[in-house]
Amino acid sequence: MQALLMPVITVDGPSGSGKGTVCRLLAEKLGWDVLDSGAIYRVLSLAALHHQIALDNEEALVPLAANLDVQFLVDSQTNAGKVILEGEDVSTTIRNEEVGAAASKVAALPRVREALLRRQRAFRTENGLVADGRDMGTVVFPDAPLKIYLTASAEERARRRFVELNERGLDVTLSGLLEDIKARDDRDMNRAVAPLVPADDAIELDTSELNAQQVFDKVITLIDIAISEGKFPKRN
Ligand SMILES: Nc1ncnc2c1ncn2[C@@H]1O[C@H](COP(=O)(O)OP(=O)(O)O)[C@@H](O)[C@H]1O
Ligand SMILES: Nc1ccn([C@H]2C[C@H](O)[C@@H](COP(=O)(O)OP(=O)(O)O)O2)c(=O)n1
Repeated sequence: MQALLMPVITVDGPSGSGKGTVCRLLAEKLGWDVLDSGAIYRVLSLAALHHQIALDNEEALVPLAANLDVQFLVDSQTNAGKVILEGEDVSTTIRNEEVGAAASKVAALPRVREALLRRQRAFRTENGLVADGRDMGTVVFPDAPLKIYLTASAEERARRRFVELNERGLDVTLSGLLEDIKARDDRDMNRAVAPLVPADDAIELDTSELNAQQVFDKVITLIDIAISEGKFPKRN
């Protein structure tokens, strides 16, 4: 019954597979909330940097994670998401590739993940939730009635990041980004706790040859199938 009251769609996958994009589009279409779990790990790694805590110092990172002073706001005029760490707007900074790499390091520590679990689960309300991450379907919301696992070739994912970061005026190279992506895949997929793997009941979608709209359309079809199977309340 709980799943019907508070439906969750989980979207997991590696960096650049298009999770954030499809989650935003879905949340907009369904009027649901979004959990960007990667942003929490990104913010934690930034807080570690600010407090001069090493990224492998689990002892010091656990209380930092448990007490993380972060707010996820939505600008009522532009509808854009805003991330505030200890009073400072870090929305842009957390999207840098170095912060992504640092996030992947703190995310490998089991007790840090444990300390962030409750915070992530609290995003689930009667409003409905689209949850974006690496372990949304396997660990955080194992009872979600619909689980999507997005993939794309490392080359395509690096190309997407290259376009994105170039547009932001950042000085990056395609080969450097490909290396970063492969290192991050390796760390995220091979860690001991909550590694990046599809949940047994996840539906895998290779987005290499699809644009964002096509990915969105495919997921909407999956939602409609789930609705027809009685896993979700009817959408408007
Ligand atoms: N299907 C797609 N085809 C091409 N580019 C995409 C697609 N989905 C997302 N993008 C773009 O690729 C980049 C990475 O997408 P994003 O949604 O941030 O991925 P993730 O959250 O999985 O890291 C963004 O610049 C986004 O606009
Ligand atoms: N649920 C999650 C989300 C992110 N992480 C870690 C692993 C990822 O490399 C980093 C950054 O995640 P994020 O989703 O923001 O990264 P991408 O946008 O996919 O590049 O955080 C995680 O371990 N578990």
